[in-house]
Amino acid sequence: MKLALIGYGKMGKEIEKIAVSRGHKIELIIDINNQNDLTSENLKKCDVAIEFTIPGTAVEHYMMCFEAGIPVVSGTTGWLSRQEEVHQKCKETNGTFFYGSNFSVGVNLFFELNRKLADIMASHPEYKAEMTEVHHTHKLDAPSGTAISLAEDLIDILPPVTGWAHAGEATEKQLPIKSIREGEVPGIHTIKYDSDVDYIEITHSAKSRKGFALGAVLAAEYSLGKKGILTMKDMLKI
Ligand SMILES: NC(=O)C1=CN([C@@H]2O[C@H](COP(=O)(O)OP(=O)(O)OC[C@H]3O[C@@H](n4cnc5c(N)ncnc54)[C@H](OP(=O)(O)O)[C@@H]3O)[C@@H](O)[C@H]2O)C=CC1
Ligand SMILES: O=C(O)C1=N[C@H](C(=O)O)C[C@H](O)C1
Repeated sequence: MKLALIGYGKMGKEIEKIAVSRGHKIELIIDINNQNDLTSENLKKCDVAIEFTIPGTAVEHYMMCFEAGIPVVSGTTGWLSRQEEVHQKCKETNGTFFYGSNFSVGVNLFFELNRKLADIMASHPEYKAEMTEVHHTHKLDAPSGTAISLAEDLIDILPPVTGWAHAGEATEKQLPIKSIREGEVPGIHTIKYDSDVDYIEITHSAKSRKGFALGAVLAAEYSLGKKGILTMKDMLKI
């Protein structure tokens, strides 16, 4: 498969290694220094685009891929306020859009575990839920995209929780999310249920970016020949 890599930072470089090891060709690499090469003509030479850039620029890249008629797989976080617009454009252009707040298989199993534990805790309101996410100091967005995905499931399942907020700003009904930025941490997410007498917590810790990168390449392989909005849940059949 011929891939376009839009964004050639920490993730773009990790994805390149995995994609090449799986027999794919990197046809186009776009970074901040050669943005003028991101044209419909160049995108049309590729089978799928993988986009890992920054929140402020990701949506523009999705739109270009839809116009060029190639599937786009994106892991960029922090752009979800424009989700409706992106889905609408994908529909209008009969495009293919695969977004994952976290492409690691382990985190997607953890999403399942989070839902299952929440199902149990829903009938025990004496346990109050809270979340902590820890990432490297270069991260631009907080809370992380993964934390928001975990929080959305808790809001759906836990009766007393109606929304989320940054820790310290949360009301009684909001899930507090604490974001810690330190060193080069690839990503740690913890959900804790605290009561007066004890607590229960679950944690996912990424050891490196390899799991995210492999998931993104698997998502690109899955997207080829498909149309519409695709998710990790569809791909992993969980
Ligand atoms: N879904 C998932 O599984 C994962 C998601 N992420 C998310 O992916 C995104 C990228 O992460 P990461 O690779 O670590 O970040 P990096 O900062 O290492 O990489 C981002 C790259 O995008 C480049 N860039 C910025 N603006 C543009 C533009 N307009 N056109 C092309 N390239 C541009 C940057 O260039 P320059 O540095 O020169 O400015 C940089 O090389 C983040 O939103 C992060 O949260 C990260 C890991 C896993
Ligand atoms: O910026 C990162 O590094 C990561 N971002 C994603 C997120 O915001 O959840 C996924 C992963 O945690 C690493």
